[in-house]
Amino acid sequence: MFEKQLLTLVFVRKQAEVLLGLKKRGFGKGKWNGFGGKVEPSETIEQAAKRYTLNLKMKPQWYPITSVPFDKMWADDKLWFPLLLESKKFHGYFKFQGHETILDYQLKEVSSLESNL
Ligand SMILES: COc1nc(N)nc2c1ncn2[C@H]1C[C@H](O)[C@@H](COP(=O)(O)OP(=O)(O)OP(=O)(O)O)O1
Repeated sequence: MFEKQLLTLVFVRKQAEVLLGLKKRGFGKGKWNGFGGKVEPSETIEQAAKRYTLNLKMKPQWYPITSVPFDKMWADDKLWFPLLLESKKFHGYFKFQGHETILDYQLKEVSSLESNL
């Protein structure tokens, strides 16, 4: 029913600020997010992450980490963002109804990104 996709999502942090981008098209249009997108078959995850982050197609803006606009971001972000800010590794599963409502989720801090949720 659903096809798995490999996507990147990069958050650039400068001391107490984080750089977000306003998605102007496609999936998540109108939401603030990190920078990323689909990993092409010909590239590594790192290459895709750099490509999207350096390209800045999205409108970029720095936000203080104490004023991240969660009400204008994906609903899952506020759940895992604190872990990200603490440089923790985590696995997450979020089941959405439409683009705004989380029906079910699992979020687990892990010691290695190789382990399973
Ligand atoms: C639903 O949960 C999500 N939360 C957050 N914060 N970010 C998400 C979520 N689901 C997907 N994303 C991210 C992952 C990617 O960075 C983008 C989606 O990228 P997209 O599918 O638009 O990739 P592109 O290659 O840019 O696609 P097109 O070129 O075809 O527009 O969202």
